[in-house]
Amino acid sequence: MDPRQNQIEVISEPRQSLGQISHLALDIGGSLIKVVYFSVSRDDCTDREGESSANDTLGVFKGDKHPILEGRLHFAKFETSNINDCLEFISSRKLHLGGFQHHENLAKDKNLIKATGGGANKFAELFKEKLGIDLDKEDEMDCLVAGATFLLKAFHHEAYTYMDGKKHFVQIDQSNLYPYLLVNIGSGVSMIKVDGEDKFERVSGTNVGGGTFWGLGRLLTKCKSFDELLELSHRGNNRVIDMLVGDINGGMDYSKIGLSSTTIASSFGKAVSNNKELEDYKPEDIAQSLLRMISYNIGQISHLNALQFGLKRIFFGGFFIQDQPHTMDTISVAVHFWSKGEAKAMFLRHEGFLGAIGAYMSYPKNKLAHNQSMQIPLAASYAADPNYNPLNADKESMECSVYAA
Ligand SMILES: Nc1ncnc2c1ncn2[C@@H]1O[C@H](COP(=O)(O)OP(=O)(O)OP(=O)(O)O)[C@@H](O)[C@H]1O
Ligand SMILES: CC(C)(CO)[C@@H](O)C(=O)NCCC(=O)O
Repeated sequence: MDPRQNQIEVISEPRQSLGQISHLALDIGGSLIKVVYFSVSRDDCTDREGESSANDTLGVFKGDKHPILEGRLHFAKFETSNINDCLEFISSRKLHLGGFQHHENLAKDKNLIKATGGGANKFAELFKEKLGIDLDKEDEMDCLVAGATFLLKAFHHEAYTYMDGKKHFVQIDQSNLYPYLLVNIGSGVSMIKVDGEDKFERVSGTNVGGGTFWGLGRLLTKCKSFDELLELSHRGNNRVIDMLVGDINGGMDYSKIGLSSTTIASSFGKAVSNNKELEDYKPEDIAQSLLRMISYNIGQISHLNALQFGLKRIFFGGFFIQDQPHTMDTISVAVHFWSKGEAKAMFLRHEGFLGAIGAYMSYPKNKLAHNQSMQIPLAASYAADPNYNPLNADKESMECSVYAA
């Protein structure tokens, strides 16, 4: 049997044969493991003899625009409960050779792989035992912020607003990026006020997050996978279960306090009033009510934090979002409604990979990738393909060039 058969989703099937792999980084969360690695398609350093040396990659190319390396950043994810699939994926592609070597002493070299998320502690022994690698743990909040900041700075089309079913990509002025609120919706939710590159504080969080949606949703609908639950929610009608303002108010708006008749007055509120049992409701209606309840709640708490700290921009990440129209719509409406249009909810194209990208960015400068002849100077800047069109592009991998800093 193909050991990768049960892999839930490899969203980084390379489009071309993999070149040298440099630097693998992991974010091992409560629900999902995120994997990021870079494959080189053109390595100019090695082509230009005499111009580079093993210890001096920075500043090799005099021109501002000449990339040192060209390749792709690849992204993949696995359910944490199926961690063996992830180990098999890494092993079969030899990705674990893309860390860096730490010379403790001559007899005992360590192959270190950058990793973040709670699982970097929990599964350290397993990675050592199965792949012979040591996880070099990076703080989760540091990585989330580093990943978000990198994406917002490196890509013109990373952040977008979502309103009336449409994405609108937002150009972020690099000199005006801070401050912002980063809301990462994973199993649980972290809210981080970011004031500068290394200046941030986790100001809040909530335990009602993506894990709550998936956990409650599974129990209430009996569905077998997260994607099935999402699919159900698309087909549902939350008004069957949610009590709307109009249900309470004889079909009318409550204009005096700014509530339209279609506003949800009480999530799941109808379920108490009409003598129905769980099985009398359609799973799709339950799924949609649940999704709206949790998304709205997170949007509202985010707004309150943004208000408290005077922040106008809120970036949402984490795999709960997963590009889902209802999720993004509900969060956007909540932020817009409660802030009276003052604050903006924005979403990130690589929403679930912030931590893994941050871990990737944390490799030390000028360390040789294991088994490789080239170096990636991680102080260097990464840039996207200039022809990159976010509406056509996929999220599985992205063209990436590395420039001298
Ligand atoms: N295939 C999937 N299986 C399980 N959950 C999924 C899946 N796809 C998306 N999700 C959603 O994404 C959430 C996990 O998101 P993410 O990977 O960002 O967090 P995490 O790192 O696992 O959590 P934490 O940071 O709290 O440890 C789940 O709780 C669920 O709502
Ligand atoms: C515990 C983490 C940070 C995951 O490591 C995340 O699941 C989270 O932010 N949970 C919310 C915890 C709280 O602040 O209530």
